[in-house]
Amino acid sequence: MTDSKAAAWDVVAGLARRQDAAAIRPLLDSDPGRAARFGFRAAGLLLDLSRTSLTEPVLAALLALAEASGVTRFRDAMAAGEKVNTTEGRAALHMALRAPAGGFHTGGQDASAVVRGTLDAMAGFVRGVHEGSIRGAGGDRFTDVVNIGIGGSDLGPAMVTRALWRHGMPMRAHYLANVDAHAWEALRPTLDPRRTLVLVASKTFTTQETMTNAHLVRGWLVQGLGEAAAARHLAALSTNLPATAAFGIAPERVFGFEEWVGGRFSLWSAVGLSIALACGIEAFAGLLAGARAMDDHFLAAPPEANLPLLLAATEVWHVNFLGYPARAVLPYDERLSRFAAHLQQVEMESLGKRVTLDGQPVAHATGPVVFGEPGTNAQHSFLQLIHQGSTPVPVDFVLVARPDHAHAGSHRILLANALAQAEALALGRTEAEARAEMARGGMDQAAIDRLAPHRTFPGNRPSTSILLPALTPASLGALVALYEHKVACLGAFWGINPFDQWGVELGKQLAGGILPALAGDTPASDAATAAMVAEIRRLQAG
Ligand SMILES: O=P(O)(O)OC[C@H]1O[C@](O)(CO)[C@@H](O)[C@@H]1O
Repeated sequence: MTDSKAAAWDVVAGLARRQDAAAIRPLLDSDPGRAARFGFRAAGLLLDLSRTSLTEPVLAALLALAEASGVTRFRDAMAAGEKVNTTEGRAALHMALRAPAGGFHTGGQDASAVVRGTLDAMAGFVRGVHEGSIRGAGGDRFTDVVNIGIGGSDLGPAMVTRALWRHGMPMRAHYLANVDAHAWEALRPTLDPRRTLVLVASKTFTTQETMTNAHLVRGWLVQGLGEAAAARHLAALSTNLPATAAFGIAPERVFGFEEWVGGRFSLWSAVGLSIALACGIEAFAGLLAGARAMDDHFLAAPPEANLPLLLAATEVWHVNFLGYPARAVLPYDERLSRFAAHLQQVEMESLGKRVTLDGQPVAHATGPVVFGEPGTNAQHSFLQLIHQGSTPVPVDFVLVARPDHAHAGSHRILLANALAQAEALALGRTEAEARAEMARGGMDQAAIDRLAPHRTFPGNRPSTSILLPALTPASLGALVALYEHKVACLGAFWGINPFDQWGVELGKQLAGGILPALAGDTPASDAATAAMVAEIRRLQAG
């Protein structure tokens, strides 16, 4: 840590040591203007930080820490196409995927021009499929698209399609990720090979799960339609052109992207083809436009009004200075039911790091555990712990003002619950309030004494709320880009590389060695693994 960063860190730490550092209720009780001052807007989104313990001095100290950590410098280096992913020697130019022509350059290449070429090819393909000039081998129109991919080649597109698809849209999309063939066996009977288009989505085109599923599904196409016909039902989304050719996918059916697109940031690239096929190319364009609006804001807004930076600063406050090791993401919108799953990869694969850019152990906590479910379902599962558990878990609420249905009463209940949860977390219920309520209900004193501790809510549990006017391609694009940029800011705050993912490698390598052991060809090298392999083989034999 540089001296200036250490000094800025100490200032925040000093504020965090104050006895009331984590208090939220007194801030809300004493300051009616707080919501207005801690509400920030960009790209049509409202970010409400008022239900945190941030105060103006704390926020100022966090922004000074951001400055000392080089957050905006890192942002600008990323936008300039510098190789900010230092361990892989790559740029991180996902912003180029949604940029206007000429917007981004890297290594002497006009990145946005490359992107435009792919987008045009995708649009032509999508139009052909929707209009029927591109059909199955037997002349049938395609009604279903299966995206075979995992991680970033699955989670982003699956989340977006789930959010934006409505009945009457051009195609049904299905996502096959898990190498567990139960997933394929559950999907297979719902599909007719004559009308099914299969996308193999893999940046590397070597991922074991994806390639295993791709061969399974290709076999199904061949069985149903014949060897020659299968190619008419296949397309690839990948950077690895030799491998897609070896798999038998014609070059005009390969939609590429560049190595500077990280897997978890790739839904805006050719990896988003299933979104465009299912929801329409206009929806995909709207998604990109929304993300671009957030990019423009991120690149231009001053730190004190910069939503991604403010969200990152809030996380630093919670993780590093108040010691909260997890965060829950609760979209109060069923259509966003895969949003937390997507964020888990975007955030935890990016920020789950224990060494700094120069390989030194970090001296503080980094990425928190991220988990979530849509509300109100979450209220009936894990929110108990968030209200009364021993450690506060900050919550991100995502609210949508206008639904796409006509059931105004249901939507009011949904929003009332979201707002109530945020209020309950922040304000809690004191023991005196709990006692008074029980007394009003006619409970006897002994019961009140016994139950009072259980019915007390500590409050002062932080949450942020993000309000979308409606769930549209543009608002969703802006929302996802907000979190992507938050992650980049946190990488800089913590001095770690948010764009690599070496932690996933070891397990992959070991699985390669265990495969022959499971087949009985070689012994497993680890004793615990060997014992489990022996037991599995005994059960399989019996
Ligand atoms: O698109 P690919 O190359 O198949 O990779 C899939 C996923 O695997 C990972 O490399 C991690 O295992 C992710 O980062 C990536 O999104």
